[in-house]
Amino acid sequence: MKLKTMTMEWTGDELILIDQRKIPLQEEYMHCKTYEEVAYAIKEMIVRGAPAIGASAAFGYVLGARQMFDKDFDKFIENMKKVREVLANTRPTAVNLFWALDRMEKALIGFGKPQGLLEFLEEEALNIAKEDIEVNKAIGRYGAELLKDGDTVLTHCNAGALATVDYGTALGVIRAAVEQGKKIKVFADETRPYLQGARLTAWELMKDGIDVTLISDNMSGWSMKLGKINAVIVGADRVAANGDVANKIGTYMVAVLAKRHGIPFYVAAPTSTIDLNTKTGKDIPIEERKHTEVTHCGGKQIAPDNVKVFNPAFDVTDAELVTAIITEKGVVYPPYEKNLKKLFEE
Ligand SMILES: CSC[C@@H](O)[C@@H](O)C(=O)COP(=O)(O)O
Repeated sequence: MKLKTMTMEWTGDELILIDQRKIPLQEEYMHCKTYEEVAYAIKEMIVRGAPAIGASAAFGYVLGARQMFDKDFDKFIENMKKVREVLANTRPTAVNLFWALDRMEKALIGFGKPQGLLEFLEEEALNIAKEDIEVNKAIGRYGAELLKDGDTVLTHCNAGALATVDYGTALGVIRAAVEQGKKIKVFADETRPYLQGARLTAWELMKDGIDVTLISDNMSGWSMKLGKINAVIVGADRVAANGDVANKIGTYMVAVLAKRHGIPFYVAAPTSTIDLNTKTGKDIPIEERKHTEVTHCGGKQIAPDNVKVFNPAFDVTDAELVTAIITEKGVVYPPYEKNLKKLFEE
């Protein structure tokens, strides 16, 4: 049972991840043979992006099950708690990580016996990965309806094939519109400090022959004022029950600017990113990352030694700034509290 995309490959024995820290200058791969290695890859952002993190964790869970297998089912369940904990303690904001681990744990417990369980868990991880691709294509189909021929879309961070198993969420919408024959241009902001926009989005779109222009983060407002942007589409790491959206740091700033210029601000996200157990954005844990991400750029120090640093990896965009949330089940408009709930009831 195998799967191979640009972002990840499951060979049946190992998870191979393209090292996203090295793109676009090098294409290197990490071969993960243990759950600890998968946890390391997530923490160090060798793999990143909410759905890609979730699918990787599911394969990590399979590797962990093989490492920790015990014929005594109760003992095995106990061993797997450790595996879950290590994988869960990697990145706190993207809810897809916990969603995927919950789904794997449910599969494990529901199976009820050790015979055949390892194969069943592998199948479940593959289902998670394959479904992600289908889900992104559905998001793309719904989202493409919101774009007109000739539109220029601003995107932030990388919510593309690299952030998912394949195709992407925000970039999936752009891909689908282009596949429909619409001429769509993309402005990608660089997304300091980790530069997902400059390094990953620009690389990925150029590979696909999609027209992309790179701007630095502080150019988005001016680009809007000049009338160069028709819509903003971003991904999400967690959408709270009230429609508040956690996404890459800087998303909030772009949303405020879009509002100021009357430009629609869309969030493209699978239902696995919507967390009805998190009431509002205030309840979303925001990861803080190491200071060197801010004091250094491309490995070079750009700030004085010992300067104080604040480095939140995500921010929360208030629901009132979000024009619509594009999911695989359709486009959701405000009031989000009611309409997101409805999405899960259908
Ligand atoms: C489809 S990916 C959506 C989000 O995960 C993406 O926009 C993002 O914020 C990624 O953050 P990262 O820190 O690179 O994992």
